[in-house]
Amino acid sequence: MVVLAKQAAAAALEQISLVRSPSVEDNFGAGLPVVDLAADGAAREVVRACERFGFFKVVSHGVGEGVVGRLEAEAVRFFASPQAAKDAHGPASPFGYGSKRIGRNGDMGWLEYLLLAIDGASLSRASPAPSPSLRDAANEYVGAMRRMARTVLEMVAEGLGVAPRGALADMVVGDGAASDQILRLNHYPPCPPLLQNLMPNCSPTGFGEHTDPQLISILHSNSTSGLQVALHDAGGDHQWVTVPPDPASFLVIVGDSLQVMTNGRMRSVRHRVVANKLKSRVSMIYFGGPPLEQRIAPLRQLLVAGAGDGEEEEQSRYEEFTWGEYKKAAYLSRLGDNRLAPFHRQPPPVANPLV
Ligand SMILES: C=C1C[C@]23C[C@@]1(O)CC[C@H]2[C@@]12CC[C@H](O)[C@@](C)(C(=O)O1)[C@H]2[C@@H]3C(=O)O
Ligand SMILES: O=C(O)CCC(=O)C(=O)O
Ligand SMILES: [Fe+2]
Repeated sequence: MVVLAKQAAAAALEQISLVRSPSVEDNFGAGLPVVDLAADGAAREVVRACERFGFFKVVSHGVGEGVVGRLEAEAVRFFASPQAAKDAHGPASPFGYGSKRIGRNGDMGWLEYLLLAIDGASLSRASPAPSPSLRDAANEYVGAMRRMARTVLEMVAEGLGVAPRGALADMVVGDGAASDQILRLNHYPPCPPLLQNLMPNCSPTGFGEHTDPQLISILHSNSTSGLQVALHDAGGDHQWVTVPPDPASFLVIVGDSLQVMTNGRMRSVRHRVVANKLKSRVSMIYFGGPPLEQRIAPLRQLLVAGAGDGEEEEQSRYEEFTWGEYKKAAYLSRLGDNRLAPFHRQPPPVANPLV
């Protein structure tokens, strides 16, 4: 048993890159940005949170427990099935079942996952679900995520004073929009204590630090902690802060494309997952991207609004590109790369001030 554990630890050490424990790591406590989607003034709060933090927790979201519970149970059942059965749905390229390997450029994590493409309002035939029951649960869940994505993106437009209200939402969940949506189911097994004993001050990387390339991501997790976000202080230094898990809520994360479309007002937040010592973490993430031919550039009304009386309109901080071009570049990059850097025209302002 001990020998097996040692072998497992050695094998894992070989494969998993390490994240150093941050010098200061704290919980948000009361400072976590939370938006009650049903409250008056929610649009203003959404914009505030996206500008200050690049993410927020959503409560009063209207998604039934059953919708979440059914997909989570299917995910747990799939990840608990024999390795050969899971491997039959892999390797992820990029869709399908993947284990430890993230993307195709050498990134590794302490996780297994199922990446499923979405076509319109349901899973795409291009990435078949492992079972009809998982497919049905995923389709129901995708419907709920699309409704939430619409609500949030409409609030972003409203809160920024952009018309029409659906300017951003229609790119991702518009009727007939050939948008680029993904559903990701992640399973982070507990990180064996032996492994952690061997590496004081280190914790295995569940999912390495990165920003999400799309407009928004909507994340749900079970009650196992692990997600951390990078918050910056005025000097530009960052601190990793743990986001307490809450299975009754969702987290909305600003992606690179929304950062560009708001000309840097909203910031895609860097985040990562540290594997838990004792418990499995299961997360389900909906990624809302636009059609491949969508031009990713600041919304015109924001540039005009950014100019003072008699001044020229605000300049875009980014070179122009389409989502298809960005996505192609993203898939050639390493997970932790700053994928927007090659498109910057001038340095962005400091983001994500500490709470
Ligand atoms: C290393 C990579 C994995 C990723 C594609 C990439 O080359 C860089 C971006 C990664 C990411 C992060 C957010 C999502 O989890 C994801 C599906 C995406 O769209 O971009 C992953 C990609 C992936 O796992 O294939
Ligand atoms: O599993 C999580 O909690 C986050 C995963 C993530 O950031 C991603 O899949 O892009
Ligand atoms: Fe992410």
